[in-house]
Parts: sequence; structure tokens; C-alpha cells
Amino acid sequence: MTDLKKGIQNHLLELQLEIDDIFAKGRDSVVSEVNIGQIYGGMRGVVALACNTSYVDPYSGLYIGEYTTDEFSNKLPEEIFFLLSTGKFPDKKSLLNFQSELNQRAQIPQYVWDVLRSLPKDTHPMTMLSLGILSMENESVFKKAYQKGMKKSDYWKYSLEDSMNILAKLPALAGGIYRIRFGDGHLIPHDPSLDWSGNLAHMLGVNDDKGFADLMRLYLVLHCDHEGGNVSAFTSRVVNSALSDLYYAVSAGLNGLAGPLHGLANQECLRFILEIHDKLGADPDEQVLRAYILDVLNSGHVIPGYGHAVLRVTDPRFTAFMNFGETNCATNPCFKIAKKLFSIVPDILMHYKEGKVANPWPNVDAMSGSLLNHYGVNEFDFYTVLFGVSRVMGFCAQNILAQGLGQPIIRPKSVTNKWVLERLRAKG
Ligand SMILES: CC(=O)SCCNC(=O)CCNC(=O)[C@H](O)C(C)(C)COP(=O)(O)OP(=O)(O)OC[C@H]1O[C@@H](n2cnc3c(N)ncnc32)[C@H](O)[C@@H]1OP(=O)(O)O
Ligand SMILES: O=C([O-])CC(=O)C(=O)O
Repeated sequence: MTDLKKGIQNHLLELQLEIDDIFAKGRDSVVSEVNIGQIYGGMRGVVALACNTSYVDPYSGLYIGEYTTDEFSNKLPEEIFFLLSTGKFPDKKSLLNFQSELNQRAQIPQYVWDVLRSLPKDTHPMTMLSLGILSMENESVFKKAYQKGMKKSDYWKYSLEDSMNILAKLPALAGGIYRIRFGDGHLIPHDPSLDWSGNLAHMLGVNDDKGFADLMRLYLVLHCDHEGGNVSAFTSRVVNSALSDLYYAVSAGLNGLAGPLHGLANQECLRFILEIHDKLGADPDEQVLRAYILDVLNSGHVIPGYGHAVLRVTDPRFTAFMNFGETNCATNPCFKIAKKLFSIVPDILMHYKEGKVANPWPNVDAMSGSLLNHYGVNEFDFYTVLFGVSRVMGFCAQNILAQGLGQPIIRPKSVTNKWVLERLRAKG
């Protein structure tokens, strides 16, 4: 058994003991109530899920295990996957074993490239990523074992196998999508001497700069997970809870990530910054920029990269990217505009329409695109693919742990307006 598998097994035992304790102390205790506004309001604030990979505190941001974003942001993505799924960082030997496992599974079947090359040239890269993973569904070891009648207690082991196979292929898949969609279609081979994010930087083939490889590492770490209720992770978990295998569940999660209110906001942010650059110049006057932002708001659009369903402060992932930018990209015009927006937008959103925006502060997407732009990845349609490569770690870890804990199919109850009106009438 690999160290990762052992680590997950131990973590599952610890988590199960905690759950037994929780149930013994108060299985029927009420921790959250649902009002009618929440039923119609995207269930915002309703505590309805348990997820032990990560936690988002509204005021201090993302934690993985007990580690704050600042504390884990200097790690390798492989270490982060270990942490998400075992609750601990790997030691050196476990990390090397895990990296070697990934290397051995990195080869992408030829039919995936055939599928991707057959698509219309202007297909969105997120469609290609989702489809690329879905096209490999027939490789699922979970599905094959399920058909042979595997025990419920073994589900997570086969989902781990599927996860490893998917994760291992992501750098090559993302690199290939970039080169088919935006380049001459020539693919750069996987290099087993490089780590996971190093291979991603290498196979994109845009930049040999060490700073770019450092950015890819940071990018893959910061986007990895954001607890269980965000659109993409929740979608992936719901799909997997029906025992659809991880190829289906990962592809489904990525489809949710592809929306502009979620992961696609990172491409929208750079589009927004480039529009400002074109219309107002590289160093726009503060008052002119304010007026521009108010125009955008008054025309009914959101300011991409600002606001969050859970966070109520500047996202620490934004801060980590900004710090990286200060050191590596300080002269980049997009970075400068992104910084200027940070000094102006929160104040505008805070006062906009009597404070209807719950969180005026920037999220992770407000800064990442400017850094990619600095290193020459200018095709912003591609940005969410990089987000997706990272977020698949969270999907996989969440689903493995949920299956290991024997969690059931997810199926909340919906009601009609009539039902709600009758309830209100009955209450008087
Ligand atoms: C990786 C991620 O997914 S991070 C989020 C990425 N998405 C973005 O950056 C897009 C811009 N932001 C938004 O659209 C929102 O802030 C979301 C989707 C992130 C959160 O949505 P909610 O939890 O519903 O936010 P909130 O409670 O503040 O919404 C209240 C109102 O403020 C508006 N609002 C929220 N953020 C913004 C914003 N950045 N610009 C303009 N208006 C906003 C909402 O559209 C909503 O208006 P409505 O009542 O007319 O529908
Ligand atoms: O948590 C959310 O709703 C959005 C998300 O996934 C993130 O910020 O990374």
C-alpha cells in the first residue's frame, strides 16, 4: 500500500472516530436553521454539509487542516493533495513516492487528443478540459470494480486510483489544450525529471523563465480547494454521491467552475483590466477610473474578482498573488491596473446601493490573470483551465473522504411556492 493510501486510511479512522463522538454527543442538535429567504437565495449561510479537506473562515480565509493560506502557500501542489486527503503533509519519502506514481500515470491515451482535435477551433478551453476528462471515463477502475460487486468499504480505494490517474494526466492535458487551441498543435512531451507544476509550466511551452514555473506552483497551490459548498466542489460531490465515478464527477465539477460567477471570473478579470487599459490608458486617473467602475455597475454588470459568498475580507489568496506580483511583475501594466482597482473598487462596492454587496473585497481571481499576462499567457480564455487543474485536487480529495466515510447520496428536499405559502398561512 502506498504512503498516500495508508495516510488516507488513518485519516478516515480519525475522522470516523470524531463523527462517532459528534453523533454520541448530539446527533439531533440543531446547528443551522433555514429561512424562506435562504430557500430562494442560493442557500447562502445554511450549514448543511460536512467537508474535512478544507475550511473557509469569513475573516481569515482558507484553511487546509490547521494551516492558514500563508502557512501552506510555499508548498508543492503534491504536498497539498496529501494534506487535503490525509490531513498531514507528506515526509520526503512519501512525497517522492507520490511524485513517482504520478509520473508513471502521466501518459494520455491517443483517443483523447483525437477527440480534442476534432472540436471546432473556437471551442472554449474549459469545454476541452471537461470533455478530455470525460472522454477517459471508460478507464475508470471504480466503475469496473463496482460492476464486479466491490464492497462499499472499498469504494474510496478505487476512487483514489481514479484520482491518481486523473491528476497525473492533468498537466499534459492542460498543456495539450493550450497548444491545440492557441498554438500550432504540436505537443510537448511530459518530462519525468520535473514535478507536477514544473511539468505544467514545461508542457505549456510559453516561457522558460523560473518565475513562470514558480507562478505555476503557486497557482496550483492557491486554487486547490475551498471547502465543500462552492459550486464546483459541491457539484462534483453530488454527482459522485450517486456513485458516478470520478471521471464523471470531475468533469461535472469543472462545468460548474466554467461559470463567470465562479472560476471563469479569472478570465473576466483580465478582460476587464485590458478594457480599462485600452479605454483609459496604462495609468488611469483615479476619478476617471471611479466613474468607469460606476458605469459598469449601473449598466447591471458585476465587477469581476470582487465579492464572495463566504469571505468578508480581502482573500488571503489574492494577497499571496499580490505579494508574488510585487516581487516578480511590479512593472507589468496589467498588474499596476489590478493594484489600482484594489485601491478603488472596495470603497465603491461598500457604498453601492446601500451596501447590498455583502463583501466588497477582492477574491483570488482579481489578481491571478495579471501575473499570467506578465509571463506571456495572454489567451485569457485559458485561465480557468489552470484553475481547474488545481481544483481537481479538491474534488478528488473531497470525494475520496466522503466515500471512505460511507456518506450517502445527496438529495435535499425542494418545495413549491404553494407549499411555502401554505406553511406561512398555517403559522398565521
Ligand atoms: C473562485 C471564485 O468563485 S471567487 C468568486 C468569483 N466571482 C466573481 O468575482 C464575480 C463577481 N462577484 C459576484 O458576482 C458575487 O460577489 C459572488 C457570485 C462571488 C457572490 O455572490 P453572493 O454571495 O450572492 O454575493 P452578495 O450577497 O454580495 O450579492 C448581493 C448583491 O450584490 C451584488 N454583487 C456581489 N458582488 C458584486 C460585484 N463584484 N460587483 C457588482 N455587484 C456585486 C450581487 O450581484 C447581488 O446583487 P442582486 O441583489 O442585484 O442580485
Ligand atoms: O468558495 C466559493 O464560493 C468560491 C470558490 O470556490 C473560491 O473562492 O475558490
